[in-house]
Amino acid sequence: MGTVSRRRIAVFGAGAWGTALAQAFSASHEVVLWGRDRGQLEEIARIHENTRYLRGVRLRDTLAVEADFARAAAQAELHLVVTPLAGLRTTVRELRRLAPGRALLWACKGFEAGTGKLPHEIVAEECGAGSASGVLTGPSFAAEVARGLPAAIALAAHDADFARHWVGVLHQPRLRIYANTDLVGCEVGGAVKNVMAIAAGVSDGMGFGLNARAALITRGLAEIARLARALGARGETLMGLAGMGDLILTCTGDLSRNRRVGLALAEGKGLADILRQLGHVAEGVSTAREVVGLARRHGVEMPICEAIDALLHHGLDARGAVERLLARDPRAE
Ligand SMILES: NC(=O)C1=CN([C@@H]2O[C@H](COP(=O)(O)OP(=O)(O)OC[C@H]3O[C@@H](n4cnc5c(N)ncnc54)[C@H](O)[C@@H]3O)[C@@H](O)[C@H]2O)C=CC1
Ligand SMILES: O=C(CO)COP(=O)(O)O
Repeated sequence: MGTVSRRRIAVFGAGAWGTALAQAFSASHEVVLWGRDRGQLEEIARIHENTRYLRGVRLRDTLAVEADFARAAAQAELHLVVTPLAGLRTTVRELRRLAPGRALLWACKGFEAGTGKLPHEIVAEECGAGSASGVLTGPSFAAEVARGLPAAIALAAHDADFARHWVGVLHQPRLRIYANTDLVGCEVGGAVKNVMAIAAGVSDGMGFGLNARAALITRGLAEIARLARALGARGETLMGLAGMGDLILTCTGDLSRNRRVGLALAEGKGLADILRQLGHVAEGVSTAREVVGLARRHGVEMPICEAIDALLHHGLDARGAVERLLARDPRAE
């Protein structure tokens, strides 16, 4: 791949992942980071660190911050939305109103609370079905990417030319980006692995051991693939970065916030306290509810997600959730 010209990129959302991606892309592009907390942006400009969401990472001097949303939007040819999923709809709506016609990527993972919609469906509703847009997703802990450790992720878009073009612009040796056209598969993989990571945290927290965790990951992948196929995904996508890759990372890595939610649930802590102490979004918590609803509507069996939804939202305790899974009848693999 030859040298690419510097592009103007605006990143919306200054949490852990938005800050990490802004840091990574500012190595070769002009990046401006917008966040809703003006004080936090001032701190980044002053000491080049996001102490609230990405403590200990020295950010590049050339990484600019902008508190004015409209100005950040107007300056850039690529908009990259990295708010929690709950902020995606209003953010892209405002982007389209203030600075239409720019390329759009998002990195949020999950199903919209209340509607069960995937991110690309939200974007299609707000920006039109044929908009120049796609998702960045895959196994990538913010703390590692921000430090320049190697990672590989997918950029998926319906339009193969769009995906190839932005892969060419954004790919770098330490953040390898693979083009994909299966938006549904990539987004379902990224969403449901967060629920599985909560399950893995519960299993590990209860001391069930490595065999149990391997079983959970494997059967979890089968669940994810079933739902993804029912929603129109290609099966092989779930064997790639956005499926198996992200599932393994989040179920086994203690940097995962979703996994940490599971570990704390296994200790008997209450969900509200866990989320308060976490201080970051754990998308699996709201995703679990939406996955269960979608699975029922599409007639897909998802026992692990059902058990985690019951644990998170319907008063079942961790032991009860595990017993429910272990008591299932035998079946063919
Ligand atoms: N942290 C990670 O390693 C990765 C996170 N992601 C995904 O990226 C998304 C964002 O995650 P993080 O940055 O880690 O979350 P975070 O909890 O670290 O930060 C969230 C940020 O978004 C802001 N925010 C919340 N609601 C907002 C809204 N409506 N509009 C604008 N800003 C809003 C918060 O003030 C905060 O700055 C999530 O969907 C997550 O699943 C994806 C890959 C890796
Ligand atoms: O999506 C992630 C890594 O790919 C981050 O996972 P958590 O949100 O569980 O920390």
